[in-house]
Amino acid sequence: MTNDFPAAVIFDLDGTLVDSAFDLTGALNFVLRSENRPPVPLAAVRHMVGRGARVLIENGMAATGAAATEDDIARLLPLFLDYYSDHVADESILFPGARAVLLELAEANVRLGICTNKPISLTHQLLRALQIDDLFPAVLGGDSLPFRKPDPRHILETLRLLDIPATKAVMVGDSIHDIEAAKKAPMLVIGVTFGYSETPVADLLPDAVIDAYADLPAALRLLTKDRVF
Ligand SMILES: O=C(O)COP(=O)(O)O
Ligand SMILES: [Mg+2]
Repeated sequence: MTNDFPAAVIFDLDGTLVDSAFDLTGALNFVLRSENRPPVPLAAVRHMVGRGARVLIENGMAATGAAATEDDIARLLPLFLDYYSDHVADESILFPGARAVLLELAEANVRLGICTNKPISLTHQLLRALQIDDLFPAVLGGDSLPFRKPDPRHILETLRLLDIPATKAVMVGDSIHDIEAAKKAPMLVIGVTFGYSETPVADLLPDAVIDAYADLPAALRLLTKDRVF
């Protein structure tokens, strides 16, 4: 079937498809409380998301006192994962319009993948809770491989599972790690402005920027129209 979309679109998860900051904040603050640390506000946690659970805890500890030691991480990471696993979709929702666009792309036979630094078991749990797990034939988490974003191989391996080359695919993400990884792949990348990046996403120089999911189909078409897919 011919269409004017790329053959595959790879999505980041936290801050791109799913607004998960509230539940991540709850889990981080649960862990900080266990260490007698003060809580970190949601606005600050948003900018700590994107490098996986371990880095989130490291950032949360650094923001509330002494930096975490390896022993701290060994103790706190399982605590975080356990708590978050019980609350992974309490308040987490798809960003507005995401479901409709995913269905439109799937309907057009675009192959869809998830490449996230979130641990893979939590990723599957969240995708199931949001009832979008069936839409993604390829899902790789932050602990699926020995490397992760911003390492481009994380995205390239996701594409390999879809059997689509990077030249025929577009990455969609909210953070510097997504954009860096895509550029190194190299492949086209769209930045979303509604995610968790501290730096305005346009300053990270993605190939296109969208403010809402309603704009994604047009952005994909525009980016790919000069390429032979
Ligand atoms: O930091 C995380 O846990 C995951 O972040 P990502 O889905 O934006 O890669
Ligand atoms: Mg993200």
